[in-house]
Amino acid sequence: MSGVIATYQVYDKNHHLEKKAESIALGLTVGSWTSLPQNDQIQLQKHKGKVLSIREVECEDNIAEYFGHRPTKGFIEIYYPSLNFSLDIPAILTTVFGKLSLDGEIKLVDLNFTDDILKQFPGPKFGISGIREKIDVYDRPLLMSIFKSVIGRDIQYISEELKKQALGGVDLIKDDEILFDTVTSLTERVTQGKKVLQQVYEKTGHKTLYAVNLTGRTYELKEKAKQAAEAGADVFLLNVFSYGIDVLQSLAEDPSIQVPIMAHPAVSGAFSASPIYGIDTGLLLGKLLRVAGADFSLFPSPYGSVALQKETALKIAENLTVQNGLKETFPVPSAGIHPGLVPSLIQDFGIDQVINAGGGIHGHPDGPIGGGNAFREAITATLSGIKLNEYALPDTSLQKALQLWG
Ligand SMILES: CSCCC(=O)C(=O)COP(=O)(O)O
Ligand SMILES: [Mg+2]
Repeated sequence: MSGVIATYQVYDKNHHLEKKAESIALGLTVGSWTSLPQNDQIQLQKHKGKVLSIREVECEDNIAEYFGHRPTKGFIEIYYPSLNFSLDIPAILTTVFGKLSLDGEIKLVDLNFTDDILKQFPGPKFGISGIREKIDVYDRPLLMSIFKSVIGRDIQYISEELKKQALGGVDLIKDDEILFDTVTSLTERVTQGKKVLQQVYEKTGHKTLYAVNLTGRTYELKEKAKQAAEAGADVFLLNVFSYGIDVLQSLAEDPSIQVPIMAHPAVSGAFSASPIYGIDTGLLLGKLLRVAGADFSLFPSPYGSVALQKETALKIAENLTVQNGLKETFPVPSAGIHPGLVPSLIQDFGIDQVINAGGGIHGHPDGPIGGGNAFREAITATLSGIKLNEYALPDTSLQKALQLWG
């Protein structure tokens, strides 16, 4: 078999999952082929989708209440032969969930590629191991700080903010996803950022990478990325779902852009948040981003301000890191993260993650330097098996953070 296997969750008001499954397998491939002449039927047979399994499960009470009736709920697996599509994500998504995504109560919950198809995709260029080599840190989660409140600020201000964050001991600093090339340009931020981070490195010996937001019109992105790469960009932040996953892939597989890519989940909720419609979050922010070449994937953590269910966040992380022949993508559980959450983050996501905070760094009583220090202390304490409130000495950055956020 060569192709993709799509798993769908359906709520069928007609209570006939077999019929539903067969109509999908036919409808998304050869259409109504049985009324065609024998020769045409034989030709089309090899293109027909195949129903692999149907599993009926109990429909939830709240969903039945929402619909005003109790539909049959089930999971359907369908195999689509690779003969039907070119080897790119737009063709695959259109095949497995094109017009079907508009057709009633159906959600694409998983997509599995046969090995020959998976091999055609680039996966991350650097992956977790490549990023760790760049930073030279192997035995703890990485720490990232997010620029906050720099919209409308000039390069001088941004440089000062960058310096403060780096002095707090973070490994990465990223632009916020809402920072565009209005007052400052991408290349300006890269060039100035490099100077500042080099100064901090000479002073402290601590290496920090800067993830700049790669933005603008789709067809300008490659040229902008190449220029920024020549200027020495460390990492690109990309709002993948504002553009399309294939844009990520075309940047990731370009050999002239040797820069890791950090995928931001902005806009992805529009595709994935519904329990009934759209594309599963673990598939979208986990499997597909990795296949297309993201080195980092940001997603809402289970505990912060924009929370995902724990099971969903763990599924994303699993899809980003499970052995599948591609390099691993760094999970970055985010949003509302503060030092007091570090023990839960490490317990749930292990050391191969990036702990990422904006407000939890900048809102520290001692500013971003104190914020970074507090996180670093929390990481050290947790990895040493010591409870944060036992580790935090009076008047330290960690103690001040715990007093503020718990
Ligand atoms: C929803 S995941 C992306 C997190 C993000 O972009 C962000 O700015 C989080 O900021 P916070 O102040 O909540 O750490
Ligand atoms: Mg943000």
